[in-house]
Amino acid sequence: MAVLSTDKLQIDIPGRADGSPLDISIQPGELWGVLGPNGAGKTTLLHTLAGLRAPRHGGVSLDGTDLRRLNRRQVARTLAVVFQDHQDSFPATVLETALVGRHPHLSPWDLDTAEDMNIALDALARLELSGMESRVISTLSGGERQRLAITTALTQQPAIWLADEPTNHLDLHHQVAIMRLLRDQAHSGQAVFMCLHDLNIAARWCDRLLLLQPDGQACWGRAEEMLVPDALERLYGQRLQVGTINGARVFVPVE
Ligand SMILES: Nc1ncnc2c1ncn2[C@@H]1O[C@H](COP(=O)(O)OP(=O)(O)OP(=O)(O)O)[C@@H](O)[C@H]1O
Repeated sequence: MAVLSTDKLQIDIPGRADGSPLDISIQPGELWGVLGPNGAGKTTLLHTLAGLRAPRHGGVSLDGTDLRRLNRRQVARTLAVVFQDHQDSFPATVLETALVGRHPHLSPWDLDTAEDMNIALDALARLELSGMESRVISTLSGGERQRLAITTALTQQPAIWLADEPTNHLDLHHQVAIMRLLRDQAHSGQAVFMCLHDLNIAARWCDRLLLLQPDGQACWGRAEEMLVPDALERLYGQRLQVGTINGARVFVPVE
């Protein structure tokens, strides 16, 4: 278990004024969502939390240690990132790509063990990719490639997940499967922080939400307190109709 926290963090978007300083603490067991329109800075925030981008001000710490004082291997043993896009430079197979998740746990010249292989095969099964182990990743569909990215993160066995639109490219069945997987991770003590565009996924699955405006202003809190229709309409510049199905709020954009 691990805690990722920010101290007066301001993300660095060139040409943009400083936004709200973020003081958040992503705790074991929590499922966070970040909502905001295109270009608001969700991906920039996620990359800053991962230590892949320098903050403009403030800092990010992992279990109380500033990320800048940890090397990437130390960070990767605890924290997995699921990126929005997958740039595949090498013609790797599905199994090789899943096994990349074990690299932070191996010494530089160690080979994967039988246990690493079992972890990867279990993760592939969980993501319904069994039987595709020897396929070259360039032959996968968009949804299969997305599920493989999540498989690699699962193989990494992180305490903290940072996922950029984890339901990207997925059909409805797989959207639900991925959200259940992430919720199960949270229930077993991991922390999950993800960028989202779907208000209904946010309402159904997230405990905590951060709303990010294009001018950098932000607010955050318990999901039910953040899902205020007026505030969401202002955030997106879009009128919404709000209903309730089985106790869960449902948001439908209207013309
Ligand atoms: N290196 C850069 N130089 C200039 N502007 C940048 C740079 N990187 C990102 N930006 C800008 O920063 C803003 C935030 O981008 P970011 O990808 O974080 O937004 P987002 O909220 O994730 O958007 P989306 O919902 O479209 O994925 C955008 O306006 C983007 O064009």
